Amino acid sequence: MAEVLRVEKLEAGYGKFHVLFGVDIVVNSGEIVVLLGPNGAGKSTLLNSIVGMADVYSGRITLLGHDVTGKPPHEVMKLGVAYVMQSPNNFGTPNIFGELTVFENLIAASAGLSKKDVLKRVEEIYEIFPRLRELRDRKAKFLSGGERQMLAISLGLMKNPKLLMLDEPTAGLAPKLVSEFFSVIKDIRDKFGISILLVEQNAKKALEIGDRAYVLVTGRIRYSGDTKSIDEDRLAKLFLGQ
Ligand SMILES: Nc1ncnc2c1ncn2[C@@H]1O[C@H](COP(=O)(O)OP(=O)(O)OP(=O)(O)O)[C@@H](O)[C@H]1O
Repeated sequence: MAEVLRVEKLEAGYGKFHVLFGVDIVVNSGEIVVLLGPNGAGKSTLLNSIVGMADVYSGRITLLGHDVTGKPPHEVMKLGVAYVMQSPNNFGTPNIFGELTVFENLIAASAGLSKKDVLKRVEEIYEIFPRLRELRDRKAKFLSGGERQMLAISLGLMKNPKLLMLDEPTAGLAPKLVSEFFSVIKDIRDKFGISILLVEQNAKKALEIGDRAYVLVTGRIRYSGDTKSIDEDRLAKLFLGQ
């Protein structure tokens, strides 16, 4: 299985604030890899480090065979990463233009695809998120939190990435929508073959759709293995440092 991402012995943080200690993770082609851990464990920092948005002190990050350690965000994204950042209450999602319609936002995010492929990709996105087809002419500033989150993920897909990193995509969503989102994440992998690195608080559901999992506690990997070998009891113990 080809490797999409390899993080080795990563030490990273923000200035003098050291968050990650010797972190190793791998994402293989076509996998959904789940990253779990208590609040403040460093999950977002790990994603930020991969795309050059946190300070890497040492270690190595390899993306699709390229050494991207410490490279700035635009260079890493260009290689084929889409990063849907955590967004409190789903507002202030970066990259969404409030004055543009859903359709216009999708087109604006499509750098790198030919005109024919852009419309094909928009159609594929509408198949995954039928709600966005209904909302295609609505200005993004009028979307609900869940709808904005659908759009944020879709903007990532317009970049035709090899790796999609999702940071708590279901945070703040209504319970019914949460289940839908998990099945959509699986659809995205199945339809497009995109590898997914998923940070989630909803461990049970994430483990159901994931192939492998890592558990990060106070900046260190405490579990790495397949998602079937870990349950909520074991997870709770790991979170508590046992
Ligand atoms: N830009 C920043 N500058 C300084 N410290 C930061 C910054 N962002 C996060 N931190 C700190 O880094 C630590 C790890 O935060 P991080 O957001 O990576 O954790 P997390 O596991 O994603 O948590 P959560 O599940 O609550 O989102 C926390 O102590 C946090 O306060």
